[in-house]
Amino acid sequence: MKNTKELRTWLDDMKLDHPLVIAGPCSAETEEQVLKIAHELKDSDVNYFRAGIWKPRTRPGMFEGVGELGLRWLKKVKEQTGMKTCTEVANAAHCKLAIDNDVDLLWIGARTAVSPFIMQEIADALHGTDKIVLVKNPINPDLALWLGGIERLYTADIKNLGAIHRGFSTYEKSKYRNVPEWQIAIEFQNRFPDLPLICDPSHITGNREMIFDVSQTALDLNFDGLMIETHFDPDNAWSDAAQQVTPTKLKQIMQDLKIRKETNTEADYENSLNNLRAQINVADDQLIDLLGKRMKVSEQIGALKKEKNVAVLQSKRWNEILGNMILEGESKGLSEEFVLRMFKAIHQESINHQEKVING
Ligand SMILES: O=C(O)C(=O)C[C@]1(C(=O)O)C=C[C@@H](O)C=C1
Repeated sequence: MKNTKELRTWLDDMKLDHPLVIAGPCSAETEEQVLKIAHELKDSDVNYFRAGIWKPRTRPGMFEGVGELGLRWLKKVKEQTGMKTCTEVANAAHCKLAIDNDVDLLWIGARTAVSPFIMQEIADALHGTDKIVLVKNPINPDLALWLGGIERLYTADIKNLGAIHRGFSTYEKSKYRNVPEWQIAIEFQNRFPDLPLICDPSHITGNREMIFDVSQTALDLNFDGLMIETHFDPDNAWSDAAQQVTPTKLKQIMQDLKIRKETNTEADYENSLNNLRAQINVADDQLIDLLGKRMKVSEQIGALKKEKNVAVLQSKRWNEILGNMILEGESKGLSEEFVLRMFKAIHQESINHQEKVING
């Protein structure tokens, strides 16, 4: 699969003057709940009404969705509000039912996107469809697997495609439910700049208080749209209560978000930008030069250690460096998270250089 301008035709054809918005409850619970939320979202920026009807849950015994019945409720949403509808599909049977019931957009969830067999089953079931199909990132940060899933659909002659970034699972605790790893989204856009990319801040944050900030970051990174879970009574939702917002809140978020242009061709802007980028280039060259010098010193330490038969890893010294650098970084406005990541990478590279010296 290659990047082509045609990949964004379905989105361009919508001629939106704002990012694509997909909103609605995490789960369809009752007909009344679905219709009430849909009516509250009707006169807003929402383009697609979402509701999960088959819910992949971590453990058995939890609410796993209302199933096929919910498709009738989505039909009513379309009849009564004119909004297009979408839901998650996770196997061939779901795909058939969703298509038969005229759901407009289907998405494939993170737990499904990890399995090439299921992705292929879905691609075969949807072969040639003109429905829009969006693929969430697999739960593990594996860009090739994510793109591979999309490619299976593309190869099955499904051309209205897109991706949803919903963050990645980690074992370590973090302020996010699923860590965004924005670098992967940036790499995604480098590889497929024209494949529409939507952000799902609800699953990234797991917490409605952080949804605005993550949405703004996504728009600052050129995402094409947002999928935000919305419920009139979020606290009493049957699934993912903490991450849903009310329709009123969603409208406020959409109003407050700053929608930035991809670029600006005014001479003033271009001059200032070129000047600042020249400064960045100088700083980047210095960084690389210094890192190269640091590794040369590290190699000398490696040679010393080889002579005296001393281990490469020196945890006490390393922890001292980390502690000092976090403090130094703080005084320069650098976050602890960034300093830690950067120095862990430097340490690993330094160890690799010493390993070569010692075992070479
Ligand atoms: O201080 C040392 O012993 C080193 O080998 C240097 C260095 C570093 O790169 O700063 C590398 C490996 C050790 O674990 C600790 C520190």
